[in-house]
Amino acid sequence: ALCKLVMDNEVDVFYRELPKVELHAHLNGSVSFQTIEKLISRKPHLNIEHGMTAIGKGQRRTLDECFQVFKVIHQLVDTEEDILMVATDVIKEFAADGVKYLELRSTPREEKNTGLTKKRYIETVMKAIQQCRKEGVDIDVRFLVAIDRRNGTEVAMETVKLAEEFMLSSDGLVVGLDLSGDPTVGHGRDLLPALQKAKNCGLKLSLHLSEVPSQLEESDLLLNLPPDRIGHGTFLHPEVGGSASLVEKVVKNNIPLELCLTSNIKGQTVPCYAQHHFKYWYQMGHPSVICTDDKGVFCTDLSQEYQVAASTFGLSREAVWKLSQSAIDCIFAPDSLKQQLKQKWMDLQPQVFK
Ligand SMILES: CNc1ncnc2c1ncn2[C@@H]1O[C@H](COP(=O)(O)O)[C@@H](O)[C@H]1O
Ligand SMILES: [Zn+2]
Repeated sequence: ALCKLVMDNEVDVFYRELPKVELHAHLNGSVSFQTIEKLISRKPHLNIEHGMTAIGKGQRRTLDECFQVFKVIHQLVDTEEDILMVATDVIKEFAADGVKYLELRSTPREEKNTGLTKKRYIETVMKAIQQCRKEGVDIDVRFLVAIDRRNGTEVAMETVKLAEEFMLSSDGLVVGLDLSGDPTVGHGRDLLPALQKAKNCGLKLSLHLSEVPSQLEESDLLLNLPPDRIGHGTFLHPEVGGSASLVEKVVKNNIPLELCLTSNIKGQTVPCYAQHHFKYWYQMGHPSVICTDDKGVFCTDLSQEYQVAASTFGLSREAVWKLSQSAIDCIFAPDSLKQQLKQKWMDLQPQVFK
């Protein structure tokens, strides 16, 4: 019981009704079972089964195996129609889970076979966001263009240019840049010029940092930018092989952490919920935001992640409320939207605590 790997599926209505902010969600990792079924029926010749696209209850994989899963999903999502459907479904699912503000991130892909270009990729996600808005789906969505570190310096620079173009033309929908991909591939040093350029042109930066051990040098370099938010940061603190100076940089610059509990358990970078680094940062009073990472692949949702954090670390409902409310301060959208969201939280409070 002290070292839980599996959490109850039953999510209390309090966590469902709790208004939430999701800041760390990879589009293709967030595709639900239902949407995967639709994709599989569109492409039966690929012979993909659902077991290949998700990591079920109680299952764990190496991080490397997780990245194989993304390759399978990418095969299923390779046309504009697929992206439109996937993005629309994912946005509506987050809304149905009580997420009021969502920052989606995705790596623009070019697919020679279907004629998909990186530009059309992003345009299609924008279209999904606009369509959901038109339909009155109760959620504000913004987008981060992702760099897959695997692809190196040149692609990173191209991606920044693309992100900048969209930041200027997307009516505020593209707000930033994400650095993700297999953390064991490539080195952050080669991506610094691209990231610096992104920062200079006003894109907000969310970087996957110290997701695996022994990346002190890379984390130190990237923290000097500094980024606007950190994804995971699992191995930053000294107790797990990080260092006091890394922690100091994070604290000094007040850089919020995006923490994804189930993702880290299922990807085996954290041994069990009770040992998740949420505890370290939350106890310190450092801005810590609960996120899902890949709700489809890891078979979770944001309500479940809040409940897991609360039950593991003994958080009261008031503390959980404060946790979701504090996430508003960490969003990349402008202050005017922050104020609107804070108002929304106040309006919803009596209903959630009824
Ligand atoms: C589990 N921890 C993780 N660590 C690092 N990068 C991850 C990730 N989970 C997902 N991604 C990144 O997101 C891509 C899939 O979504 P998109 O095709 O971009 O929408 C993956 O290929 C990887 O680059
Ligand atoms: Zn991630």
